[in-house]
Amino acid sequence: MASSALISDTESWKDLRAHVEEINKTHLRDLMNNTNRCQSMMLEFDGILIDYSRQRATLDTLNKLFSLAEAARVKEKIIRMFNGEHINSTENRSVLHVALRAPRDAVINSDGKNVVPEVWHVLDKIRDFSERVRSGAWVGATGKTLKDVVAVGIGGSFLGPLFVHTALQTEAEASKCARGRQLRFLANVDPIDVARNITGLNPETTLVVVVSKTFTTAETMLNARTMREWISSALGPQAVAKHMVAVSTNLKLVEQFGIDPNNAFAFWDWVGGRYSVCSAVGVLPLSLQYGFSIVEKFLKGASSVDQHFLSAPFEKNIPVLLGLLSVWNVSFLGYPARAILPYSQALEKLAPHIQQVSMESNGKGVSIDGVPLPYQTGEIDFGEPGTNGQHSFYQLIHQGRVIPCDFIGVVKSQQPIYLKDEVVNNHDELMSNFFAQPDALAYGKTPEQLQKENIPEHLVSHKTFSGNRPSLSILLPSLNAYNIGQLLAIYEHRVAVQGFVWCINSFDQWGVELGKSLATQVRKQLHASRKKGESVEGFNFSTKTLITRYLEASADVPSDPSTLLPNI
Ligand SMILES: O=P(O)(O)OC[C@H]1O[C@](O)(CO)[C@@H](O)[C@@H]1O
Repeated sequence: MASSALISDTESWKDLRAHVEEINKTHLRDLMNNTNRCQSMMLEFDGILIDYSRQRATLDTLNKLFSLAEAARVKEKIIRMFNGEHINSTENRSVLHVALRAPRDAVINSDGKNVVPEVWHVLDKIRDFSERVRSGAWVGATGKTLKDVVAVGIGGSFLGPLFVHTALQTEAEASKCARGRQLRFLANVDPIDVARNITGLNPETTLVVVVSKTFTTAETMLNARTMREWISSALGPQAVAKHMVAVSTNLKLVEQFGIDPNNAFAFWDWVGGRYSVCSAVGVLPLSLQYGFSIVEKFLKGASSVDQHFLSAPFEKNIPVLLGLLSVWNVSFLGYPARAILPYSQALEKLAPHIQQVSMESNGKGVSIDGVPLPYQTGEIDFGEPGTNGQHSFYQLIHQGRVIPCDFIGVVKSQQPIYLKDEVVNNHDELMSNFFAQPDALAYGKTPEQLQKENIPEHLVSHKTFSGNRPSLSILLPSLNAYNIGQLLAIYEHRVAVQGFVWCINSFDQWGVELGKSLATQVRKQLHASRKKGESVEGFNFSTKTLITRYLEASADVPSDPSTLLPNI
């Protein structure tokens, strides 16, 4: 395929289009009867079992998808990514989040320079700093140990760390490594989020970590200034040096903000925001909370999947297979959404994180060469832990729209509970649902079955389940830091594979810019109206009316700072 041609013009794409008709003739319940097919749709790697037999696909479909991957030069793109080529062409950058978790002796080049030593330099600095804070060798301005951390950041500087933090909690409870410590995340510029984060914290024992790749994100910088005010009004401006540190690629702005550059933890422009959890963005706050060694285990899990992704043949390559099947679901079967359904409360923040990884990466309208696409890319990702979701939106998934589902289960619970008189233990109860739901979706229930059960005729159509609804089952051995790293890397690379096939740039995010620049215009207007009484100008009728109403109705809100910052 020539670099400017569209993937949809290739024979492989057309072949898959034609193949849909054949797949439409077969119900999933019939495909599930073919044990050989099901057997070959199970894949095991490093303790993880993947079952994709409930995809609406045959072995023939897979072969056609492999041809598509070849036409899209997926292998070549993966290698180019690992080689540090500037595959993020619109920003002229390498895409090297894999270097963040590479072993110390690995060699990964960006612009002719091995970046691994720099990565480990920062990791060593984090190990040292977090140990000093946790041991009490680094204390706050009044000599007290810093036991609480507020990480200020948004988007990729928030969602990944929040996901891993939430997932690690149970393992950490068992080892007591987070005893007496708290990690909070301040993301929203909504003052309510500020107030909630500050509530119950003492500035004397709090460390604020400002996390921003650019150090220009409006919300993060306002929240950072608010936290600086919270610290300095309680402990004096000199306390900022002991109570605020930063993670950024822009160390110049960190210094201008007033944070000692020695207390700044760098990362690099070859790390995309949504791919940055394995950089200091995640590693620093998580090491402060749990200690570096547990976070290192998480990095090792991700690295194991990186090597698998780079080297496994496509038929045995988890991210490649899952990425191709997602393309099949979106571009050929026409399913626009994907549900991420972990049967694990510890994974409750997986879906919000993957939502950004996937939707910010693959929600694009043009090819990497700037050509408008005649096909849709990306999917609408959402999800909740099971079984909670079953009592919320599964109705639609079972009888309404078809939404391919990712079911994620864990073999061993870290928090087993056994009640004497129960039929099954609590984890078995949870997992009973994990095993049942994919079959309910695949097989459905026919009117004939219902009639045999003597269901009244007027209810038969209501109680019928069409089935034929695809899903994927991912079974993790446990939910330790290593497995969490594996899971993260599987999703990151799966998203990349989708983008490689769709021939888009999955590593830029121009779509977030327009709203930001319009907000700048509104911000100026709010300032001019409040401070100088200027009328609202330069907006369409609708926006002008809304802004005017907002200004008029909020004119009585007090503006004395000391009355508005909580807990000082
Ligand atoms: O880390 P930063 O530079 O503050 O950016 C935060 C987030 O903002 C975005 O640029 C989108 O607005 C994300 O890609 C990024 O993760």
